[in-house]
Amino acid sequence: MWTETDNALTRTFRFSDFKMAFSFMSDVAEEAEYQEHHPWWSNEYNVVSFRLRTHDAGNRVTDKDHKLAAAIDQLAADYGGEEIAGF
Ligand SMILES: C[C@H](O)[C@H](O)[C@H]1CNC2=NC(N)=NC(=O)C2=N1
Repeated sequence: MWTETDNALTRTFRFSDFKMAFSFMSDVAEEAEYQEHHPWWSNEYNVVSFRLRTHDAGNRVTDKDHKLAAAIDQLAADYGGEEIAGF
């Protein structure tokens, strides 16, 4: 599940390989544009980490972050992503 750490929702996923991770990221990018809400994220090979917070609300967690997190979870499942211990 997502954990709230330092005023952000955080979660890390591992995929089967880099291509799957990057395809997942491409779909997340499209969803972020659609929601007009964008993640801080990092990627190393098949691992993608997220930190979600709302800049317009003073860099704290809002419903917009929870909405994007739900979409990320669905996309991660679509790409066979598994949660791993992140930050
Ligand atoms: C105009 C544009 O939609 C806004 O600046 C959006 C862009 N993406 C965003 N992403 C995040 N994480 N927080 C915001 O407040 C935010 N604002």
